[in-house]
Amino acid sequence: MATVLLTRQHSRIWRDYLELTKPKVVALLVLTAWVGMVLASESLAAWPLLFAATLGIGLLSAAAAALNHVVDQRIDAMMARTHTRPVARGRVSSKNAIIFACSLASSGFILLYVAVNPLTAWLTLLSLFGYAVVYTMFLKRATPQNIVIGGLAGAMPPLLGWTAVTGELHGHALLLVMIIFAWTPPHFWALAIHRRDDYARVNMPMLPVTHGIEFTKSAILLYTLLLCLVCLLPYIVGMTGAVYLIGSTLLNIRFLQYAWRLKFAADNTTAMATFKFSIVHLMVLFLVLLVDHYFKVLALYVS
Ligand code: HEM
Ligand SMILES: CC(C)=CCC/C(C)=C/CC/C(C)=C/COP(=O)(O)OP(=O)(O)O
Repeated sequence: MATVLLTRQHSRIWRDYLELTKPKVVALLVLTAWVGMVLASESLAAWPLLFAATLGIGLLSAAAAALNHVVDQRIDAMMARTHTRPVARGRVSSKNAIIFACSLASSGFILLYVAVNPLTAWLTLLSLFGYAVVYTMFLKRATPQNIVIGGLAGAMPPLLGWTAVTGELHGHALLLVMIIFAWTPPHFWALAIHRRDDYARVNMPMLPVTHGIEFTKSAILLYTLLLCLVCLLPYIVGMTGAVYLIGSTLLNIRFLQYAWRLKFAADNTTAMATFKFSIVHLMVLFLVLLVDHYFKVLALYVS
């Protein structure tokens, strides 16, 4: 009996620490970094390098997420969506969460610095700082443009993946950053519409709270249009081929349909459906970039 209880307690602790890392968000961040790495490679990059870069970027992103739980514990405890989080509920102390985040961050940084390159290590640390400090501690509480500016940190991984492989910055990598940057407002504001009352209760100046739901819906539609335009750039500059053009166009038409319906024909479920689709959109878009890249490599081998 005592052993069963102990095992349950261990698995609860383990799950709490996993939750601190926002695993699904980090998984998608790492996927976008991975695509950056693959697209940057002329030939197949060395597997140990890809592994070290993926792990290092993942560890620093997870550390940033854990720090966000510590900084936001008071408001998390008051919002319906977040009140059961481990630090907000007191199941993990702030001290332990900070020790955990610092261990993840230092191991990730050292791994990137030693096994990848210093540029990637510093840029990834800068992204952590951008999210955990600039966005979470300041912007989030200061302006409804919080997630537009703060979104840059979350948009960085493809660039980090690119520098991991090449050791330098490249315009093509910046195009991938721009895609995620333009995707973030429709992604978050759709959820913020659904959770408007939560944010109002804790006085967070999110767009639906400060400017109203109709204004936010218009902003989502405009940013989705901007996203469609930005998504064309990789094709226009010759970075990607027809597979990407077709795939991204289909995804963008679907995203536009969601944004249009949200503005002009919404019911209670439309905002949340738009938020959920945004995640599928970004994931599939980056998988399409991968497929497009391998098609091009295959075509080169064949010719
Ligand atoms: C400032 C920028 C961003 C903001 C404010 C934001 C906000 C949010 C929020 C509030 C959630 C809901 C979490 C929950 O249900 O507990 C969420 C979920 C999610 N976000 Fe974002 N996000 C941002 C950027 C990103 C980026 C860059 C990515 C990936 C590339 C991403 C991927 C995801 C995923 C995969 C989920 C679903 C998580 C789950 O179901 O557990 N987000 N986001
Ligand atoms: C090193 C690197 C690439 C860092 C980026 C780290 C990272 C986890 C970015 C994702 C952005 C995100 C989940 C924002 C939500 O925060 P929120 O506080 O608005 O949402 P919440 O209320 O769900 O906590």
